[in-house]
Amino acid sequence: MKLKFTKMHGAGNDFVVIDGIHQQIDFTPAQWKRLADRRFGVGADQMLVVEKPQSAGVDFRYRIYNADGGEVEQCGNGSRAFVKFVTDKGLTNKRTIRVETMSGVIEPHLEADGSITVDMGAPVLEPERVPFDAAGLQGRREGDDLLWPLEINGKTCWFSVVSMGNPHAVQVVVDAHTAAVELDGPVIEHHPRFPRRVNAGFMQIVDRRHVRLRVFERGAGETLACGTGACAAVVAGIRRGLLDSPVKVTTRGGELSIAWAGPGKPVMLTGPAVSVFEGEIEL
Ligand SMILES: N[C@@H](CCC[C@H](N)C(=O)O)C(=O)O
Repeated sequence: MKLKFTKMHGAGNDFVVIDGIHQQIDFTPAQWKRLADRRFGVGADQMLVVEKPQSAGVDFRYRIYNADGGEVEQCGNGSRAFVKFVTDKGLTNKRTIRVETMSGVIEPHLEADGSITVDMGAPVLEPERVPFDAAGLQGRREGDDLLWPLEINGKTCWFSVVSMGNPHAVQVVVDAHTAAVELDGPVIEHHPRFPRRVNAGFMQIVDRRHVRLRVFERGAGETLACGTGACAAVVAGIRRGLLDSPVKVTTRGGELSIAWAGPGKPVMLTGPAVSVFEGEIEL
């Protein structure tokens, strides 16, 4: 079949965005993988599909597939691209949209300057719900957070574990530029303590309102930015007593702003969304 798509990005985290309301979308993991392939397909970190809502009180359903072909629960940068897509395509004229995802409803808002702020919901902090298997491990308290030691490539690294609907393991590093993201990222992603694998964040604290962040994403490798990764890192930094909300997050692809008022409160993610080109591909 011929598939129409829009290539988009949010701070360099790139997407193939698909209208699944007017096109029949039922691809195998191998087809998603091909679409994401930077040589044999369009190329993307994630594919995003816009669908009609399945429940009352929401405007759309939004499905997310990683470059490895697996469907996942949440994507922060993708939710901003989603809003730009449905607005540009005339699928809605609302400025605040309620969107159902695999892990619950999120509420993005289109700001007057074109940036988008997304209510990503409250972070999940209980290790077993991330999910993270802490059985038999001795955690170390820091502020309100409990850090967990894992052996990664022969060294002990201390992680905060946070779910933003999808799982994150965040560690503080001295310098994000020189952090061992390529070497340690895959080991953390596949660590047996994370039964659904994990997104691995490497956060450098610049000051109490500014961090540099690199994320080795589950199912996609290192991306230029990760929205849920930024939310998880800032939540971890605030809980550890290292950061104050709101926090500027500098990624390799651009800047995001994250605000969080504390446990039980939603994390607010603000950043850009850009359309790059439109196309059609035979799948
Ligand atoms: N790039 C995303 C996260 C996409 C999903 C992630 N790789 C996972 O598997 O959970 C973001 O901006 O949040």
